[in-house]
Amino acid sequence: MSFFEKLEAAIERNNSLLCVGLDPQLESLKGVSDPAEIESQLVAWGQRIIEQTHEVVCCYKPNFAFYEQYGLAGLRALQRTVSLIPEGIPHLLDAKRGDIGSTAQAYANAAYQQWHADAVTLSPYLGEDSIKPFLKTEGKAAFILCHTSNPSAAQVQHHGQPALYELIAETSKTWGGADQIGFVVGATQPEAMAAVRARCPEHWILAPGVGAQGGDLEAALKAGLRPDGKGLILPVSRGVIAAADPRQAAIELRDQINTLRQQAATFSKARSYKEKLVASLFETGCIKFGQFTLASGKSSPIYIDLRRVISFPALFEMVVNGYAQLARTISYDLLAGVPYAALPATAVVAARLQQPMIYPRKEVKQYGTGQAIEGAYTPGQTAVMLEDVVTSGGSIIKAAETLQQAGLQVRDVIVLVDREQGGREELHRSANLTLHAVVTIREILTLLREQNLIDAPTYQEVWAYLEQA
Ligand SMILES: O=P(O)(O)OC[C@H]1O[C@H](OP(=O)(O)OP(=O)(O)O)[C@H](O)[C@@H]1O
Ligand SMILES: O=C(O)c1cc(=O)[nH]c(=O)[nH]1
Repeated sequence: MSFFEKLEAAIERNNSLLCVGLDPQLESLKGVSDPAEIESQLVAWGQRIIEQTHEVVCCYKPNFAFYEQYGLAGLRALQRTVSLIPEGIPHLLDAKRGDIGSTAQAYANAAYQQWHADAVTLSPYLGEDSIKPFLKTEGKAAFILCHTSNPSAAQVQHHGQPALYELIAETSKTWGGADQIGFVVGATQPEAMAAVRARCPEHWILAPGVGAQGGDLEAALKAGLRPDGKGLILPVSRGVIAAADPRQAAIELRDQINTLRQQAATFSKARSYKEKLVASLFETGCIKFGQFTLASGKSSPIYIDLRRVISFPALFEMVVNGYAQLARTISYDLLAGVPYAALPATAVVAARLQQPMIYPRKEVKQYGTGQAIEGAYTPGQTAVMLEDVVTSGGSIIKAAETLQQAGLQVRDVIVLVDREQGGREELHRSANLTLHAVVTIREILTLLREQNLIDAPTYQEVWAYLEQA
């Protein structure tokens, strides 16, 4: 069984993303020099932790240094301890190795043949050839240090543009499949976690830093969990091994993780939808950067042109789904599209939800029926408006007036993009309308940046414009 197969099976069996770090630092060994005594105490310690927690964890992560510090006795104890890990639980050796090819091969031999690891943590500093030897053995996995949880991590890992840790994620994911490569991203850095997750939606992330290092578990889960509720391994060492009752401590941590996991998976599903939506809007030219004049007369360095969406069926489908999902949360009699940009999507949403549609015209024709509103309706009915973008809110307010003059009630508006430039407040203030947005402009900017689709100066320029607009 490969590392990831074992891991998935253990996650299912024990309903747990908790990984216990085996980091022995034994008070009782202070001043002890007899190797036999050291070895026997270390093994007894590991055995106790494993016996107490093996039904609660998805993985064990012995840290090589904590055993190595006890010399040969420590290394013998490590070998005996890992043999006590039950067959169905993977063993991820935290060794943070990294060296030139032939030496890396020797390290890989040690990790797999001496320490019987299923996976190992590695430093990417020496590049691909320092990692490859660890991937040659079938079923083994390498966790690449990407953004670590220590206080000085940013000194090096935030260097450059994109930041070094982003470059590492982007580059090292090409060194093997998602069934071979994972990443180490500290739970203390939710922004870095989100950036790595955006670049590597499938990969497993080992997220140290929960517990003694003060990582925010909820933020880490929200940023790093995949929509399927997996994709994160949460190693905790001191929080379990230093507890008076390690089993109880592990159960409490596992349950705490699982409570937050449910919410985080829902959040992650929404984020993954937004990531795909935003990437597709950008790639199809529906999000543009430059100098634009808006309907309100304002100028803007960003323009969302949703009139193009109809030419890209997969994107059109995503847009329709976004509107439909919000429409399902509102009660109404009619869907009213605001002309013109929102009309095609409104028509498809209406057909999808099997709801009647109308639309107020921008200008009344001097021929034909001369209607201000097209479609069938009865005064007194409630219409929910669908619009593409809101900036000042002027277009929506005008359309709402036309509907209201015909005796319709309007309380809610759904937009694909809220540009967060006062429209929401204006709609509420002057027309008592509640705005529901599929995505906001700041979310768009953040997701574009996280996915490396725009550079930092563009992101900063547009963000600054929004702050003063
Ligand atoms: O909140 P506001 O400040 O009113 O700005 C947003 C409106 O501006 C655009 O409409 P535009 O007048 O370009 O019309 P179109 O949909 O007919 O293309 C956009 O489609 C919104 O309707
Ligand atoms: O305010 C506008 O006119 C406007 C902004 C935007 O981003 N996209 C659009 O179609 N209109």
